[in-house]
Amino acid sequence: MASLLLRRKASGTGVSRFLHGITQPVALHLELKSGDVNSVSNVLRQFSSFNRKETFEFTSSSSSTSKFDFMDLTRPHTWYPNARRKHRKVILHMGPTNSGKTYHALKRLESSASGIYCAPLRLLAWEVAKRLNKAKVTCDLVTGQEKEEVDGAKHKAVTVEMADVTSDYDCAMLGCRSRGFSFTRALLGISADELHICGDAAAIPLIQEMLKVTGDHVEVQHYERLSPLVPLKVPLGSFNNIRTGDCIVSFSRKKIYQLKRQIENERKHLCSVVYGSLPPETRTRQATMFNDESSEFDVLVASDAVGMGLNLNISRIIFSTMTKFDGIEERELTVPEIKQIAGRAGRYGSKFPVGEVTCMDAEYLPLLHSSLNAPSPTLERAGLFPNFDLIFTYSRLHPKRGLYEILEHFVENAKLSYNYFIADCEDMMKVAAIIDELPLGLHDKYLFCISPVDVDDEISSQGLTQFAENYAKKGIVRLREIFTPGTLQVPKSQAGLKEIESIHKVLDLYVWLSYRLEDSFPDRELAASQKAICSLLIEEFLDRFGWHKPRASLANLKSGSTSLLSQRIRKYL
Ligand SMILES: Nc1ncnc2c1ncn2[C@@H]1O[C@H](COP(=O)(O)OP(=O)(O)OP(=O)(O)O)[C@@H](O)[C@H]1O
Ligand SMILES: [Mg+2]
Repeated sequence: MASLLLRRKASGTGVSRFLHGITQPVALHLELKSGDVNSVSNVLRQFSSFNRKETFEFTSSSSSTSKFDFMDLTRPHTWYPNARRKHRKVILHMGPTNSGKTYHALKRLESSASGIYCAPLRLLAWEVAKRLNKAKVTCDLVTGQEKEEVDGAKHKAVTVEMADVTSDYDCAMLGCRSRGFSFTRALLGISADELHICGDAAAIPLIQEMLKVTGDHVEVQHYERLSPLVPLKVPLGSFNNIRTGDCIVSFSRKKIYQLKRQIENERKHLCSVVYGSLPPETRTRQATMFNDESSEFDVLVASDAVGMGLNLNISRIIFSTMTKFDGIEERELTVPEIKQIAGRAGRYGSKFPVGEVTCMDAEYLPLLHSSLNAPSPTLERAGLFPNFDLIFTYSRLHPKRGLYEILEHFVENAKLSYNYFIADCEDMMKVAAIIDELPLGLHDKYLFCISPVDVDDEISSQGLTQFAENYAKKGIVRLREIFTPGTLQVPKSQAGLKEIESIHKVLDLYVWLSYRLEDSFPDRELAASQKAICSLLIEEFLDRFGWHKPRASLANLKSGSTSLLSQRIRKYL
């Protein structure tokens, strides 16, 4: 490997220009004054990405190393020199749900020469990619688990954690429903002439504050709800009062299926279901069936996954409860959560232009009414987390520390400015505790930690452990070692359904890893086809075990749908 020495007692910008000119792997030696270490390290972080695998380290002839404070995360805007070279025009589209924020921002994205849409959810990235391509604006789709490239595309629809902070765009769009570290990275780091952010007015002061230091020009466009949302004075009472277009909201998977059964027992309606752990493809198809007037599924039973920007033809939202288990305790829903979910009723331009909202039981009505009238509390802080390069550099100085210990050190000691909090990395730390036992490099360990494993799901966690162990042992992980294709079946019970949802998660994880460790996870296609089969089997379960309207006899439906199912499955074999 060539070795280059840069004697540059200068700023990060100079170093950045110099690095752009290097096309081959080099061992780069920079001589710096200790005072420049901070700004130059920010530039180096930018250059060191997963794909390029460059890394950097700090050594020092004097005491300058100790002057670089790894725990100082108070200037995250300086981590993104590309974005900082631009003076971006940032437009905040702020208003309640169903007020046309996304519509207007998307129009702008569509008409720009190049653009990137960053979605909080895969479903929304799919929706926008589909919409732009349909409008003849060629658009790539990039999520952790998909890469669909379209010839000549100058637009991309991505999930927010995949937001590209190294390319330049004319226009970028970002939703601010979550304020995790991926949101912060995209907000500070996307290099676009125009950046459109959609969200609730409660986020305005925080975003303005975060962008005070970037030199960007920020303007706010306020929106009003396009169609009325009427809070009802009476609760639903009985399932007999359910009507076409209703959406009943519940927060536990078990309760969702119980409600579906209770409603279908009235023999008047069929229910689609939407909840977080359903495969996204299944969620989309369930939502499509509900939206489709010619389908028999005219009622929706959903978790808060329904609140995430999907355009559904909902006439009335009915809260079955106003409390939710948040992983630690059963708590009351917050004002923004209530507004977000209630706001799904009566989408502008849909079959039900006037939305209604109520609860199953009268006891919850006062909370519903007061929350809909209350302003959302102003957001004060956004999430931040050290990126891999900072963690790596720190680990070089503390080689005995495992990833768990390093993460813990950052969580406990990071210095942040007042408008940031250190993002919750409890799940990452759970994985780190397992992975630290394996003979893997830090980059690999980090990758497993940020993978989309569901640590609360036993099968999903076991899948991750097995993938990591096999990878550490043999360097290659064949899907067949942990999974035998051809064994998947239509679940026969709720427990079977849950299991197949978990298997889907493991396969999804394999696909995710295959995009990052391509040579070591070579069975992406097999995993993707098995994933598709899982979602078909789940849908078959939902279809077979629900109530069927009399005109299609159960026997017909069963045999008809089975042959249809085998045809659909054959497509993937
Ligand atoms: N000017 C318009 N002309 C036609 N349709 C519109 C217009 N503005 C909004 N819509 C439609 O109204 C519906 C709601 O708009 P949109 O999705 O932009 O709302 P939003 O404010 O982003 O809501 P949320 O906060 O729930 O995501 C969409 O179906 C959208 O296509
Ligand atoms: Mg929207």
